[in-house]
Amino acid sequence: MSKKRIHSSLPITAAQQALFADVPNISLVGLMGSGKSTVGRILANTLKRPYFDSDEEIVSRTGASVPTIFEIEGEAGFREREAKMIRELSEKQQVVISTGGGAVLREDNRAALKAGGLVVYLSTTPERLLVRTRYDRNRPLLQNPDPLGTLKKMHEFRHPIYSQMADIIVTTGSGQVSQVAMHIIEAISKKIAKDQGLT
Ligand SMILES: Nc1ncnc2c1ncn2[C@@H]1O[C@H](COP(=O)(O)OP(=O)(O)O)[C@@H](O)[C@H]1O
Ligand SMILES: O=C(O)C1=C[C@@H](OP(=O)(O)O)[C@@H](O)[C@H](O)C1
Ligand SMILES: [Mg+2]
Repeated sequence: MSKKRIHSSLPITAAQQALFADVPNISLVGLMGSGKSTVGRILANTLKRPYFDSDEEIVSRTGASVPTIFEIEGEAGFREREAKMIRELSEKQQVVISTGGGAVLREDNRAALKAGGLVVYLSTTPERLLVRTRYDRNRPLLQNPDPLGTLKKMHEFRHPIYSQMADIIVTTGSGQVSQVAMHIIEAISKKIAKDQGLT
């Protein structure tokens, strides 16, 4: 049976929708389990924008899962595919992009995402990330005896990188994914108003 997809979108006003008319790409970055893939889809549906998940694009084009690519080509091989994908997706216009958590490790990826539009960092604690990812076998970097230790190290290393490149930082807690999508919309709306000198 094929995996069920959530295509939910949130009710936003026409005025709010209109605010986004000139907003370029919106790219989501953050650690594994931060909600990039889930929230990105809701955000795109709500804003009526095309949606791309870099991992999903790599998987559909290679016909192999992320763990299989890691197994056959190693992490280095996956990162090469990821860099090509990030470059391609960043060149699109007014789309929502969910990146893989490690995409920000390369300067060229960071530059491409920044040049394409706004970058939103979904931030949360390693403990919460573990709860969200612990039964998912699709993340090869967490298939070891101490996934919390791995997430803590990744958080320590990557949090400054995500924070530094982000236009907007949204901290996610016990709320629902739809609330996270709404926070992003509100935060971007505020930023637009501020940039236009309206506030
Ligand atoms: N803010 C949140 N609240 C509750 N569950 C969440 C939240 N963000 C993500 N999740 C859940 O965590 C899991 C991993 O989310 P996912 O979107 O795949 O993260 P990412 O793409 O950043 O690795 C999914 O089951 C998702 O529903
Ligand atoms: O953080 C990482 O290095 C990775 C994150 C994964 O994507 P998600 O962040 O969507 O889980 C996926 O790209 C791969 O397993 C490597
Ligand atoms: Mg994802």
